[in-house]
Amino acid sequence: MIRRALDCGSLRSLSLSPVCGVRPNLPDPEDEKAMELYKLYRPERITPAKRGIELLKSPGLNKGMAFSLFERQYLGIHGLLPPAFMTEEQQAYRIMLRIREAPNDLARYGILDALQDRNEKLFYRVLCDNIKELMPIVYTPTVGQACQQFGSIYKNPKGIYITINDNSISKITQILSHWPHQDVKAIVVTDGERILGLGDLGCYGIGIPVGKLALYVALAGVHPEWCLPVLIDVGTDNQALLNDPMYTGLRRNRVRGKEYDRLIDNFMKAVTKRFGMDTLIQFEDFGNANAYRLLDRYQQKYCMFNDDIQGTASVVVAGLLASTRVTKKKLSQEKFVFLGAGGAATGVAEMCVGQMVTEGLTEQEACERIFMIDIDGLITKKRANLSERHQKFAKDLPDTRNLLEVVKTVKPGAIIGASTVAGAFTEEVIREMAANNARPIIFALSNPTSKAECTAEAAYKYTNGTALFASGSPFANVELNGKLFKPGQGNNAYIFPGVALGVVLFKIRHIDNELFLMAARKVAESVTEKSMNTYSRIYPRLKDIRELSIKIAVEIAEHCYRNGTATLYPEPEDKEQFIRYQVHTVDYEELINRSYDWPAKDKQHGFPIPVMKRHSMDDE
Ligand SMILES: NC(=O)c1ccc[n+]([C@@H]2O[C@H](COP(=O)([O-])OP(=O)(O)OC[C@H]3O[C@@H](n4cnc5c(N)ncnc54)[C@H](O)[C@@H]3O)[C@@H](O)[C@H]2O)c1
Ligand SMILES: O=C(O)C[C@H](O)C(=O)O
Ligand SMILES: [Mg+2]
Repeated sequence: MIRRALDCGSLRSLSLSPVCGVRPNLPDPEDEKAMELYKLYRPERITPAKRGIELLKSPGLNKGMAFSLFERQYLGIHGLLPPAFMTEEQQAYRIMLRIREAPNDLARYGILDALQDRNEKLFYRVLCDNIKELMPIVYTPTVGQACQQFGSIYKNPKGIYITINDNSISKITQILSHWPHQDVKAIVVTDGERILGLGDLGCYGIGIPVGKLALYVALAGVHPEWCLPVLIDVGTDNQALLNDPMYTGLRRNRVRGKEYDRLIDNFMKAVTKRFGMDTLIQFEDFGNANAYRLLDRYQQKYCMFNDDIQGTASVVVAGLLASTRVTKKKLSQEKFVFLGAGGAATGVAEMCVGQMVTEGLTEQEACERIFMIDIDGLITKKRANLSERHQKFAKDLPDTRNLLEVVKTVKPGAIIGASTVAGAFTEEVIREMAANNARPIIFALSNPTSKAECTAEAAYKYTNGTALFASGSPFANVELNGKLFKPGQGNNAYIFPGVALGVVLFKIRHIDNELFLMAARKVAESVTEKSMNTYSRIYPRLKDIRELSIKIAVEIAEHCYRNGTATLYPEPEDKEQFIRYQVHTVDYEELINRSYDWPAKDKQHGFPIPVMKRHSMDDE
């Protein structure tokens, strides 16, 4: 079977998607200026200190059967691998066969997880070349299922665990120093309290930072060794997990209050102490009580952002801005009803206000256009104990918990769900939206798929194909009355990789909200007319995110050099070229720095000098 698979004929017949991962962006050797830049910017190749079996067990270096004869002999692994040679393409093909033959998505997650542990380049090669097919496996929605079942599928550690028992700067610094890579530039951290819409998964939440960082690499070319996933374990209030014999975390209820705050404070300090002031810290899937609070506390002091608030705001505003090209109405001319008023919805609402203000409304006029419903119903002026953030959206309307009633009263142009309530956008609600709007905007953002406020099919069907629909989790294409709809994925994955790329490469010290509005505009302008007019899709294709990330990074870098928060000097003149020379590539690299090691080492060790030949199956 495998032999057949490796045959070029069947390679074609399996119709693997065309390679979309990044290839090394080599300059024209004739172009002296470009070559000079390339040499300056491209990280130096250093022959690894590891040899022998240790090398094969290092996922960042291992190439498996793609090691050439020369490398096998030189690096002490000759004979430790089967004698045949494979190209990276052949290895990728073999993995894709296994993935496609696997019984379900969780099994596919397991195959990719094991590959990442074994051979990082190949993992990213496979992921980048098949991003539409595999992003739903390493990321939302399958990552949610993987987190829920983490106790039984756990194999190898990925990332760092810091618990409430490690609550001092020196203990946390010590733990961080156990991480094998010195040059960490970006951390994604969660305390596991609100994993997607699945609630408190405690220590099982580690899958989320791991998945987000896989997208840093696959969708923006951030180097894997710069990335560190962190799980902060303060216990869990999920009784099922506390009773689960396979639970991998602290078996206690969540610590809250001062002790919790002290732990997060110590963590922030220890990170900057260990890895430097400009280490990017992305907060992810914190519970409602902490998400905004911690953002407010740290935004001005550290290089950090909250993805669920700011990344989500950015991607949703991007979708809304793209929609204006179809509806021919500015944001400031629409009314919006949000179902859910947590971190995600409030972040989006605040950024919508920002955009409407740039379009000429006052802040108050903008807030009047936004209606928010949470678990206790419509946020009205009668509500006691409203937070300052919600106060400005409170309305002088009768209290109600009924979304349909609100939609009938307000007649919004858009309904945006971030409530975790599956099916909350009922047939009646969607039909009402269609009755009031030529092109109703319907965003079902809750993740994973099982929590979406409606399906793509429901949105198109009950609006007779007029909906401008997006969802947090991917939905398959829908065919309705002979027309094909390709629903876009309104997921912060369009934003955080590009923002992170810009921040780490240009050493941006401070991440303000403006960067997210800029990213939103970049995403919106990248949606093609064909995408909108033919398929009603208001987001770019997933395989375009990698290029989009570069555009976002350039845009925010220009801005941050202007306001003095970008600290990489000398400032690269051509920022795009600088990025392209710096990013991680999915091609195996030559591991031996021949200019230094060869032939001097060879003479010293007396290795035979093998004749280098092209890898091919002829080597068998
Ligand atoms: N698509 C994306 O990129 C994206 C980004 C962030 C969050 N999300 C998803 O959005 C959801 C919410 O995330 P969050 O960070 O805002 O969580 P959160 O816990 O901060 O907020 C949840 C909100 O939903 C409200 N809610 C709960 N039950 C409700 C009900 N029956 N009726 C009305 N409102 C109800 C709560 O009162 C709260 O305001 C999650 O499913 C998350 O996965 C998606
Ligand atoms: O993780 C995602 O898919 C998006 C978002 O960050 C979420 O929490 O749902
Ligand atoms: Mg999240």
